[in-house]
Amino acid sequence: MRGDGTTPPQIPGPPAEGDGAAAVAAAGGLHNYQLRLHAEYGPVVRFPLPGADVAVSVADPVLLEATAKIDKRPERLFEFLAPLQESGNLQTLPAGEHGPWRRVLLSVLAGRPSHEAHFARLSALATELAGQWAERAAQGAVALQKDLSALSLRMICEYALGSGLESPESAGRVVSAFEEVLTAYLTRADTPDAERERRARAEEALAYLRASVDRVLAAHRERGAAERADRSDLIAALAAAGESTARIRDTVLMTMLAAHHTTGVAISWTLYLLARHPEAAERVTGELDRVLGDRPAPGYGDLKKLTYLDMVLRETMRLYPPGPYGAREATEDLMLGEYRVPAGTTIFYPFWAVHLNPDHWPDPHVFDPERFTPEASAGRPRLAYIPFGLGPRSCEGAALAMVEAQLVLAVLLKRFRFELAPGQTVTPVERFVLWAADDIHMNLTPREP
Ligand code: HEM
Repeated sequence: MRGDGTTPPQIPGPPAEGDGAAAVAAAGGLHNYQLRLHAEYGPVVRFPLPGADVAVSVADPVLLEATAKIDKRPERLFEFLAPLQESGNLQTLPAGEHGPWRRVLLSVLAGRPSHEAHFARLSALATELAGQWAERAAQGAVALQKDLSALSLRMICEYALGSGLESPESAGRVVSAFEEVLTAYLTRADTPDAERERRARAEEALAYLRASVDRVLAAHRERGAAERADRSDLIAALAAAGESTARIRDTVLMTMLAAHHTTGVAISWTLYLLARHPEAAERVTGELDRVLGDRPAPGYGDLKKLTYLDMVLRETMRLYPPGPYGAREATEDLMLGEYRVPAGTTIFYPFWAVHLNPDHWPDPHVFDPERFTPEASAGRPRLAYIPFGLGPRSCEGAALAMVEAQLVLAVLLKRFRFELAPGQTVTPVERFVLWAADDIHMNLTPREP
């Protein structure tokens, strides 16, 4: 009941038909479905979400504030990740366990000293890819998502396991084992025999990954307390905080999973939008030439001077958020404007639809990096732009992702001019992250002799 004695109105939404999968498919995917629902029913919509019975979607950044402290994700929606973890599903850990774990991750992943400590190695990896592309460019187009996701995986592997791996070859083996695990866990084989083989391969690769983390951890323990306190080292920080060996193994795997396709597609979509907006591309390269001069790669301190590149990256993640959705479970009754949402309700976060809300983003489908000048940003509600989610379950890797993406973009755009290979159709699809269905193929020409 409201204070004035009237009952809060029912949250509007479509009639429930089945588990909602057919309606999503008919709309051409969850994002289109969300856009349609919010256009028809307003900023708060009740709808049948496959895997969650009924969920409430919130596309208004001011109303989202009422949910921003929730520290719980709905278990059913994330249980597909459980088989990858030994110490409990990290995506749905109870708040009391999640809080201390998050603080350790942030102390390493969000810390400037840690970014600086790893920067030279990350830069070397980006430069290595640029070198490979320079050799390959003459033979035809390069596939951005494939190569940039692989680069992001190498980078996070370096960050999480880094100096602990004996050799670059073992880093390569960790990367390929991880890819094996992912392919095997997130796809299904056609026949029972192929399915058994797929499972066996996945388990072998997973065992190899876990053993690699164990080796790195054992080496840390041998080296003693001084190094264990190193604030730039994820495994050392987790061990120093008293996390169990199984939890450390799970964290490394989960970090690799959360970090690589997301960062890879963020960079790919940015290059795609720049290829479609040559005037913005020219402004970026002008800025790079001014800040870097003849140097092929930025130093860590240069990144904050690349302000236009930063605006372009942010605008890209508004139009193509790599992680387009999130979810929470209400832990107590809450009010979303005039609607009452009971405890236990699944709250769906349509990050992508929030980024296209015309009340806060005029001409929302137009690419315009100027939206991210300090003046333009100042007038906008805090949660109008949420590519890394919100609240106590938001992305712990956000700061690192920005550093990696800016670094890679700077190295590639300083070196090459990018042109979309003719004859392709670039179609966004929601598959765990926001992909281009058939990758994005680009012809490269060197900018400098
Ligand atoms: C452009 C790149 C990235 C994007 C767009 C992105 C986006 C996201 C989003 C939307 C979430 C869910 C947030 C929520 O539910 O509110 C998330 C979670 C997470 N991300 Fe990222 N991410 C990126 C890169 C990274 C990197 C580089 C790392 C690690 C080094 C990382 C680690 C994580 C972790 C551990 C979580 C789970 C958070 C939790 O449950 O506490 N992400 N990310």
